[in-house]
Amino acid sequence: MGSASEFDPALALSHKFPDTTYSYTERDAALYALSVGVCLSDAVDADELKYVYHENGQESIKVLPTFSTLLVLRSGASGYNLPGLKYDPRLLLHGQQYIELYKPLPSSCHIHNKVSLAGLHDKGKAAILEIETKSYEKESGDLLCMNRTTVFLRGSGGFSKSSKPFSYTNYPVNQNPAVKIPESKPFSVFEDRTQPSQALLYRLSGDYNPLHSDPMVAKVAGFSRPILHGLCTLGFAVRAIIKCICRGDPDLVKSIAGRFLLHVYPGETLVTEMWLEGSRVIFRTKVKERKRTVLSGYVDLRGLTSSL
Ligand SMILES: CCCCCCCCCCCCC/C=C/C(=O)SCCNC(=O)CCNC(=O)[C@H](O)C(C)(C)COP(=O)(O)OP(=O)(O)OC[C@H]1O[C@@H](n2cnc3c(N)ncnc32)[C@H](O)[C@@H]1OP(=O)(O)O
Repeated sequence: MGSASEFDPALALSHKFPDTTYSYTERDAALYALSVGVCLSDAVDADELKYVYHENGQESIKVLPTFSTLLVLRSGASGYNLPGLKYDPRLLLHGQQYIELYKPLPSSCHIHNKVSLAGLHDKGKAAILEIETKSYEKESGDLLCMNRTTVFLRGSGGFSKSSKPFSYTNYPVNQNPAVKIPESKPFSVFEDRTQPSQALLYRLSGDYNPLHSDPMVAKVAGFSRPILHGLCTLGFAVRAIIKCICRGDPDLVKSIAGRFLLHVYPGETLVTEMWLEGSRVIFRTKVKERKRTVLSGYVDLRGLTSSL
């Protein structure tokens, strides 16, 4: 477990991350789509078949905006061993995800990633680390998307050298995924039952953390059984928003912010409530069986017409 003597924030902040690469094909995009519930309850769903099949002779499949979260996975190879930060990887939880999308994701692509440390905070009982990845299409050099991944390192706080807790951020406060949920009735509500094997399917997209598959690892981390990847829950929630508010058009999604509030067990039912505030959709996802909120955040949309 991390302790004050094992944390050197100055060393961590001065670290230069190496660039990384990632390549994917249509098969990867389709597998991902299935793993976040596409066509789960209706194999010919008119809004969703396009993510897994060349419907009506379409040239390529459409790619869900949350697929962008996979592009950063290779960044972890060096990120998990950041100089100046020693922590117990078994206690790591995904805390938040912030995504900006600049272009629709192609159905296959070679990616070049630029990685940096965007935040580091001492929360006493935990350390919070924010890794930013900008993903460029190799061929054109175009910036496709930016992901900011927040990891919550339980048991690794208390490293501040002064009485004021250490806190460093290099991005605007308005990109914080923590949101206030309106008290009014939601504009739309969507329910999806995850499969007991959901995490086993999702991990095939590249996040092989045993917390999501190994009962012993899950117990050490404090859970009765393996839990669902936070990004899988986020994928379900954003899919619900695309279905209910974007009329099935994934290209309307401009940015996504989510805070993981509680773990989800595969097999549980996710109920996503949505509120429209201008071009922003505020959302909250609850687990129906336990009546607990597990995720909240917002999705900013481009070109939303007023006829909703
Ligand atoms: C070292 C290098 C790493 C690099 C990694 C880069 C590569 C990218 C790979 C990333 C993949 C990570 C692996 C994936 C793992 C998972 O998917 S885990 C499953 C999904 N996540 C969860 O299930 C977590 C659910 N959330 C919780 O269980 C809890 O919210 C919590 C995170 C344990 C925190 O709860 P609690 O301890 O009760 O916190 P509080 O007392 O309420 O708050 C303390 C302060 O922390 C702030 N905070 C709270 N929650 C979060 C959060 N989710 N994200 C960020 N910050 C959070 C909170 O605001 C408090 O701060 P102050 O207000 O300043 O006091």
